[in-house]
Amino acid sequence: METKGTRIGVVVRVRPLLSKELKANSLNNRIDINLAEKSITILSDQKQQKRFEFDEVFDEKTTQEHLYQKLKLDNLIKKVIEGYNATIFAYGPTGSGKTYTMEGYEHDKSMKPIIRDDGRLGLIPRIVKNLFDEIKKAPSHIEYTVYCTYVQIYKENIYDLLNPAQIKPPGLRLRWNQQEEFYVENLFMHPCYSANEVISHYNSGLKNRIISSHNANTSSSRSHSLLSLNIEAMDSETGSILTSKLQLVDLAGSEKVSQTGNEGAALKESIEINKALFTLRQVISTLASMRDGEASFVPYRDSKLTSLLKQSIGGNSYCLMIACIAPLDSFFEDNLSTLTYATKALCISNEPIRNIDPKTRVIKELRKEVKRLNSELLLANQQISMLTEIVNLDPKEQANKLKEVEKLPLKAENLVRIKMLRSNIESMPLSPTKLQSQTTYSKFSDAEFSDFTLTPEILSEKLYDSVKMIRELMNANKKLKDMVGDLNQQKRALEAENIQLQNENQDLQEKLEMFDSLVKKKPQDSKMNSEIWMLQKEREELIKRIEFLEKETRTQTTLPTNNKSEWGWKSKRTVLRGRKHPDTAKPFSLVVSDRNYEPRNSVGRVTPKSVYRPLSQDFQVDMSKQDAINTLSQILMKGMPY
Ligand SMILES: Nc1ncnc2c1ncn2[C@@H]1O[C@H](COP(=O)(O)OP(=O)(O)OP(=O)(O)O)[C@@H](O)[C@H]1O
Repeated sequence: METKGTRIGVVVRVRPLLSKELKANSLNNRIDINLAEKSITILSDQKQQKRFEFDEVFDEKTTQEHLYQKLKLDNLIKKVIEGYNATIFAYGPTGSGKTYTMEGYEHDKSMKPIIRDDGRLGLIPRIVKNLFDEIKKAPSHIEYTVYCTYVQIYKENIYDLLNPAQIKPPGLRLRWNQQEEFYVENLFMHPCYSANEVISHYNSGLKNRIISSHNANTSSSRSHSLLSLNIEAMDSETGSILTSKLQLVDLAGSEKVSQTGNEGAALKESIEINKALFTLRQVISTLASMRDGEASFVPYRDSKLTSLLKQSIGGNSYCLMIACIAPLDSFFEDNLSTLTYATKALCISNEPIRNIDPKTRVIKELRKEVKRLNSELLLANQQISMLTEIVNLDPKEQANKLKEVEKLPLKAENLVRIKMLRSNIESMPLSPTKLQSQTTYSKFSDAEFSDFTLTPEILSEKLYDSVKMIRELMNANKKLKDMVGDLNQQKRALEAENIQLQNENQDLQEKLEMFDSLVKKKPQDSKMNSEIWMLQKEREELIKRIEFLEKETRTQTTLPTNNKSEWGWKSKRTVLRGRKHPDTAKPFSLVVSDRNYEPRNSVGRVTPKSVYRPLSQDFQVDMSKQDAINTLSQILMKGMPY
């Protein structure tokens, strides 16, 4: 489908009756599709008709291949490669065919997708394949990388389907960037260089999607899923970088409790799904009712889903909405609501913009300016050389030559001057022999004639005029050259800065990759990591211990000597006492004193923060004074012996 201008494209697909519905003879008389008119008419209980028109309507016979071709998604892919963002999202009630349309895989009894490359393949695998086919056609100096991310929003939490560590609560955080866009923090972005790589990430992510069974759908998506293909195109010739994003969104379906039969946890799930879709509908309604240029509050922030779709709906992307409906009469209300909001979406305008890196844009503009000035310069040179030639010609040839100059794309003021010069030359009298044969000559009075006589004065005046003009042109030429020089200089500076930034980026990228690989290695090397950790701990303790020892060595020098008078000890025997801290079992104090434990006679009191072994109880050891000092030194050096 051609995206018309900037309006959101809206198509409707009606799925066929499923075999179980056929078996149950489910009623399906309320939908009338007119493919030629691209319209759908639905009939209410009271036999009231409501007709809707869309960009395209697809009936139950539409195959996946036909849908892809008819939507002309190759054109959209080309836009993405040119640097525009685009979003395709499937919307509709539960069981209406959204996942079938976007993904197309069958599911086994355990709800896991059965991945087969057959006619059932949905839009996502087809788009991925064609995107890479298109990339292959690009010139060899443009290198493309497609970064793939895949998230699901389940009960207002965002999970990274491509990161097994992030598929459980609390999920990832939503952030706001400088381009006024929401983005998911810490999301795994997988660089891919082929369609198979993207598909294999997508398939592995699909297995993490939350799917369950209820009355309306045996494999119902319980989350909104967003597959993003972030395309980066690096031009090695110009150094420019172009980025764009293609978002492929499969929404969870709106659910009527009466239809799903959900209870308990499943009912809560339904309520959460409906809440996010309610916000989406509000966003659509607000945008649809806004007049051109009118500002209005759009409640994007009210749900994670609408936050992430901000640029897609009413923003800077191309956008295609595929509204899915089921043919059953029992879906009447849901179908009516889906068609109503799809119609509203038809009124929403987007403003797709090309995402050129700002530096690239400046370089491009400068290049354009240089090109323009160069062509002006070329023209000016041409004019100058023609005018220089003219000076030596006779008047008739001068006039002819000036006619040629007039045909050049001249500036208005120069054209006027050249025309004046030519008319002056043309109105000059011809040489005497020719003049006599001119009848017009007699029209001039003597006075007039004297004005046009080709006197040396007149000639020199005309020559002076021409030379003056040539000078002016040469001056203008010089100015142009200077400007070209300046612009070239600016361009070179910007290019150099660009290269430097790219190098820095590369460095950072390499560091990040190194870090990533270390992080990835962690599980295998956990033994090694824990050893490293232990060694680091040991090292820290050693440092602490050294510090302590240094400090304590200083204290030691103040330890009393074996000098009785200084100590005032009555006995030669001493006691080493250790007091345990009442709460922490760390030694509280170590004292060497006389037997009577007179604090004033203590050798020294140590309150060791870093005495290493815990003390299970107070202790007291009798020993000689020398032994006590030695033991205390031992404790300070090696730790507690008790
Ligand atoms: N065009 C189709 N042709 C054949 N079968 C279809 C088509 N569309 C849907 N189906 C089948 O209908 C059932 C419901 O479709 P699907 O799971 O895609 O619905 P859904 O809208 O994604 O539902 P939910 O919102 O609950 O996830 C599936 O069994 C699917 O295979």
